[in-house]
Amino acid sequence: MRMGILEKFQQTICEHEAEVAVLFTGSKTPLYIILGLACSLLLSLAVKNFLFDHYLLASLLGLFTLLVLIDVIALHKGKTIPIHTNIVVTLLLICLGLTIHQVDISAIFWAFPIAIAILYIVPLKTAMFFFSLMLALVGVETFTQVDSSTALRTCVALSLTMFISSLIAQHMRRLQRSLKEESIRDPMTNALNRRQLSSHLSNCLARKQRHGIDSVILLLDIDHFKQINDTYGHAMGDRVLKRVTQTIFNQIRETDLLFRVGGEEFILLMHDIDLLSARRVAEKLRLSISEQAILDHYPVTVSIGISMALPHIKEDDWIRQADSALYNAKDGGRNRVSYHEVSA
Ligand SMILES: Nc1nc2c(ncn2[C@@H]2O[C@H](COP(=O)(O)OP(=O)(O)OP(=O)(O)O)[C@@H](O)[C@H]2O)c(=O)[nH]1
Repeated sequence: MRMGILEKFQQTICEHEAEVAVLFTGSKTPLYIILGLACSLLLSLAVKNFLFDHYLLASLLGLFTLLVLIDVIALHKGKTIPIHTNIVVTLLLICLGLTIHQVDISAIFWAFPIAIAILYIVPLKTAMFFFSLMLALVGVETFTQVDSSTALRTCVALSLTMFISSLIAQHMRRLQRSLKEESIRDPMTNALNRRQLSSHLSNCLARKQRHGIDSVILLLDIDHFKQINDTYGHAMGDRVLKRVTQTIFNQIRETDLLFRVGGEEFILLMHDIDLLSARRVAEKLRLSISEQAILDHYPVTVSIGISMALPHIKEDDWIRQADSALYNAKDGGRNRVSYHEVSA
């Protein structure tokens, strides 16, 4: 018996919401700690500079703290940060330059934690730009204020810190990207997993409402898959699943999205396509799967239900319509395509 596609979909949305909540608290805490420490430190430096009559530097440090606080509050509320990170970092470098130049050359040591913090705040390419500025600043100040041997060692040490931390940051970002890719795809078929479905469907429905752009879903189900498993074993069942999805991937456009929504059930989401073209695609997929003779003595076929996005339809109803079209295709003898009729 097939579990209702709608129940599976609703179950997925609940799982997804729970995961997002955990991620939110998990990922923001270290950021708050770093920014909290930085703000307290810079605020006390602002006060100290004010007391020592360095008014410009004190005001810039105060302004920096204020801008960071504005961004942190926006971040905490889940809004886009109002002050661009490039502005914040530029202000920080101006403060560093002024301190080294006007107050104390030993402030050069702050360049090291600042370099590491920059990698956390801005993209790698932008960080490289800020690093060049920092090195130029530190180079000019050290070579004019201390002996050349100390200046050279300071610049080499700072360059090494920047280089090593950039390598680590690059590696971490690559790892993060591949983990994200793994977390959104089903490892066996490489189709997107069910969690990704809701956001893509709601985007399509919004585009239909705002711009009238059509989207269609094809709900595909492998026929008598239980029997395939029972006759040939689970390993062969898995191979059938891979061959079927590979066949689908070979036929669709890059912009089309394939989701695995159940054991042997898939949703193909196609953008910017009318019903007639969607029916042609569905028919082509059905034929290419059935004509492949994936198993020697058993026909592997799929049934397909089609449903178009309507202007005010809800995600659940859109899927429900594809599901009822799929039910008709199964009921009509399987290995066929059926579409949901839009009532006048
Ligand atoms: N090999 C394999 N089997 C799976 C996987 N996920 C689900 N299944 C099996 O898929 C079968 C689905 O069976 P049913 O829902 O009864 O559907 P069906 O036999 O295809 O029948 P119809 O859909 O009515 O044509 C079940 O036996 C599941 O155990 C998987 O990842 N690999």
